[in-house]
Amino acid sequence: MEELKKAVAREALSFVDDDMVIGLGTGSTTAYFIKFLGELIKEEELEVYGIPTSHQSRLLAIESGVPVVSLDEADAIDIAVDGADEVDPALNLIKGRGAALTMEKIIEYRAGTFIVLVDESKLVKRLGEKMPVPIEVIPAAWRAIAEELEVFNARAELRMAVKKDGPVITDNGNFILDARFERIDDPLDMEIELNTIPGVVENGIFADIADVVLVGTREGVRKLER
Ligand SMILES: O=C(CO)[C@H](O)[C@H](O)COP(=O)(O)O
Repeated sequence: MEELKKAVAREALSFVDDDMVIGLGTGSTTAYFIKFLGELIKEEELEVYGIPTSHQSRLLAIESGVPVVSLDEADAIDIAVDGADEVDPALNLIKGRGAALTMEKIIEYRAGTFIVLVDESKLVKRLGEKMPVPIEVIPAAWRAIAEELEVFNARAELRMAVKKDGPVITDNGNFILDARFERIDDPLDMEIELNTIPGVVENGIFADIADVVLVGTREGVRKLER
């Protein structure tokens, strides 16, 4: 599995050019990309800047020698590279296992080209087949939102921390609800609907924004394009 992650991360380097601003996603697959990007910048003396989507990617970028800028310092984002938890045949995604979905969506939505790195176990026929949809919520509203999600035939659980007592707190200071839907027929419609609930900051359905998906398989890297 680690080899498949490394293979897609290496392949993503082919999208990198000098003078680019690159959105840096979050998670274990993107972590390889950030490390490899640092090596490429050094080897080829590139003038490339990364815009991190989380504390994780910011710390890793600094450690790997990728200069970082914040979103409000950049005029444009050329490409963004990130992992995903599920990818459907239309290249709609579920993201947010790492709880960084809000900054990921803000940055990836604005990128000229959004490149997604997954292994083949993440490909599904329908979103929600294996993974819940993470929803970032204002802490005071978590229970009201969890109850409201029943209208959408979803059962939501407050995500609990592992190395801390109590709930996961996102980089933005919010809670995460993991919502299991009976069925998601129209990802774009569901993405928009969920964001109309007061107290929802952002949800982990990324419909219609991935341009390229690099899929790691035992036979090599497959490239899917929208
Ligand atoms: O959305 C994410 C973080 O919020 C990750 O990109 C997603 O969970 C995939 O992570 P990994 O590459 O570790 O499987």
